[in-house]
Amino acid sequence: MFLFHRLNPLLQNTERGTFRPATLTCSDVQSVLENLGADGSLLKESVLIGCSEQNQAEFCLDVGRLDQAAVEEMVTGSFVDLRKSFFLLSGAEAPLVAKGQALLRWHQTSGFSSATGQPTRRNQAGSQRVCSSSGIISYPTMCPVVIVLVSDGTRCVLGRQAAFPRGMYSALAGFCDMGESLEEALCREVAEEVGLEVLSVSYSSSQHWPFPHSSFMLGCHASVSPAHTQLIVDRSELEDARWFSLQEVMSALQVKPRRGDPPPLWLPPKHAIAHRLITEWTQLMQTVS
Ligand SMILES: NC(=O)C1=CN([C@@H]2O[C@H](COP(=O)(O)OP(=O)(O)OC[C@H]3O[C@@H](n4cnc5c(N)ncnc54)[C@H](O)[C@@H]3O)[C@@H](O)[C@H]2O)C=CC1
Ligand SMILES: [Mg+2]
Repeated sequence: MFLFHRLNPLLQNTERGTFRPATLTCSDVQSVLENLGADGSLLKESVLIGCSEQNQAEFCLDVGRLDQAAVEEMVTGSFVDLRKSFFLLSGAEAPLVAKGQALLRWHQTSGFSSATGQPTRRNQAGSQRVCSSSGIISYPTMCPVVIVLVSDGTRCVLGRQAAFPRGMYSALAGFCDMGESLEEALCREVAEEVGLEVLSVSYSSSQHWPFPHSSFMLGCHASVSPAHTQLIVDRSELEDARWFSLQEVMSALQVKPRRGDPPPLWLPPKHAIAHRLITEWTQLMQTVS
């Protein structure tokens, strides 16, 4: 079972100095609850998130009602902000932690039906909620977001929002509006955010992303004409956007996150689809050069 405290996952140090999410057995969690004088029924709030390769059911539980420091001491770990966790987790568990947090958040904010205003009840697995008066079933939702790496054939566009960690740039992204196709949303976002006209689009891959409230990220590559590359950056959305050369991007991919002064350019963590798009682009550029 993965534990969260107010939606922050519990991480533990490994012997190799890396981090992994703490995975506790059901009886481990039960003894934490007993030791802290908590009601054992809290366990019923756990949500099914998957099945391990050893065919073990995997759950997550938010223990936000317990004292954070007391739980951390008992299980020898720390509850870490999810964005920060993504820079610390190296293993394959990051998507599972993201899924767990997204489902827990959904339950925490879906206690009442938006149609009737009446309380909702969850099913046993935690995959849906039912309105107590109308019987209407609601399911967790994701917002479609297009994310795109724009290239002019030799360089790519990366942008940064003011809220990003210092020095970090990423691919352009934006929410799909109601009624839009993926391609329409992509062309609109690129035009709005950096003033470029997209000539062609190719789909790469997708991922669930827990921010800001569960996005379904649709990752694409796009090309623009090398004759029309002037950027007009929408400063209300982006603090900065620039063209970067293959060499600059390749060097940034080698940068390891560390404390102290950030390097001039660093990129989203490996688990982020932006990282995948950027890596794919460097591979493509190396094969054509
Ligand atoms: N996994 C990854 O590699 C990356 C993921 N992202 C995610 O993509 C998301 C979208 O990118 P942005 O540039 O912020 O989008 P954006 O360019 O559409 O701008 C955000 C604004 O769109 C509006 N908006 C429209 N529909 C919305 C909705 N359903 N939910 C929230 N706001 C909505 C709000 O006014 C919001 O301030 C981000 O929240 C971020 O978490 C962004 C970059 C990399
Ligand atoms: Mg955007």
